[in-house]
Amino acid sequence: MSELVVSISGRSGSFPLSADFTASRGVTALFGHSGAGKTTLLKMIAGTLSPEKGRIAIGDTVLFDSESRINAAPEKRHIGYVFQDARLFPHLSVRHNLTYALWAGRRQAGRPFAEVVDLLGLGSLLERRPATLSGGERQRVAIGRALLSNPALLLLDEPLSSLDHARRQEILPYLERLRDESGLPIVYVSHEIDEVARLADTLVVLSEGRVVASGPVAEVFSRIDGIGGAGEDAGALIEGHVTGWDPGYRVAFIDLGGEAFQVVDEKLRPGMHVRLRVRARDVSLARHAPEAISIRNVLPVRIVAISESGAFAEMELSFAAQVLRARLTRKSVADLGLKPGEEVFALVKAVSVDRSSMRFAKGG
Ligand SMILES: Nc1ncnc2c1ncn2[C@@H]1O[C@H](COP(=O)(O)OP(=O)(O)OP(=O)(O)O)[C@@H](O)[C@H]1O
Repeated sequence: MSELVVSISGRSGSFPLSADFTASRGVTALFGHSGAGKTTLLKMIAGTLSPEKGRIAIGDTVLFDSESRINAAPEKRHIGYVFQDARLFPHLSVRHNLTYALWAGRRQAGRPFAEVVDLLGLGSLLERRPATLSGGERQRVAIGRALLSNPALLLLDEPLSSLDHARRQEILPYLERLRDESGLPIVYVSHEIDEVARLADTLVVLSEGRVVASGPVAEVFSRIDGIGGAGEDAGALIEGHVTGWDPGYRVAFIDLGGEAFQVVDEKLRPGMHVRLRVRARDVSLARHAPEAISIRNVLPVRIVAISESGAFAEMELSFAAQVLRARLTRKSVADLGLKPGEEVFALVKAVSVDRSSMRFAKGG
């Protein structure tokens, strides 16, 4: 499997952009506020906008290299691009939208048609016209069309941004299958923290045209306070294995590398690997392990850092080689006399864990 390696600088009009990162198999999320330069970066990778300097390669194939004056045309780059809106041909059926590039003779056959139809659940939609599809179904067709072009890389530019919450939840499992089964590097632009937490393996955070952080998603999440200033939404990703499930109470038991954790969920089963997003505002701290308390999760943690601003104190906590964040009032920190280096207990309600951003994979 080939990696995408990007090391470029350039501009879009007067907007300067520079980026260095590597995207391997799985999803690399490009995350950043509106205007951070995400689309500009995708255009440079796709070849519709040229950087001034640097290099872009997928495995051994060089797409752009300013030194050796290589700048492959977009159609020669073997990149599948999916936009915010599906951009399907309205007068063609789903089947013909999917195969258009093939029978127009523009692309070579790649992945078997039936395999793509199955992966994205398009079987019952093949004879329909785009106007009769939901937004989520249209995006699945657009992704299918991109996959059938036999790409070496998929670029998805906020593919869910035009969809409401329910439609997003409907399409996310297909994107997870795409990630796990296509074997392709996928660059996924989003400014939705939940999508990033659920889908991404690698996270690249852009701000004002520059990469301000990149790396494994849990690590970057925990390093950057509320990534890109998500404020109220600040949190951390924690990972573990499901060890049990209580069907009576619908509670899953998770081993976070030695610490037990419980969440409420219908889909988690023993053996699954999970990643959970815990919001800083849902974590409380106690000096002593509480007794007779309804909160299911009490984790022994060490205070790594405290940063105070206004009425609030953002706490960085570590346990079992993982990071958790807590947002307390400054007054609580003062009353409890909390200091970096101290061992305390973090309290997390099982019902507060953000289920929409939960990611799980069998085994592993
Ligand atoms: N041709 C241009 N001339 C001047 N400014 C430009 C040009 N193209 C893009 N920009 C500016 O570059 C910045 C980055 O734009 P870009 O579309 O890459 O952002 P983005 O992170 O994708 O944002 P969004 O999430 O809103 O789509 C914006 O401020 C935009 O106005």
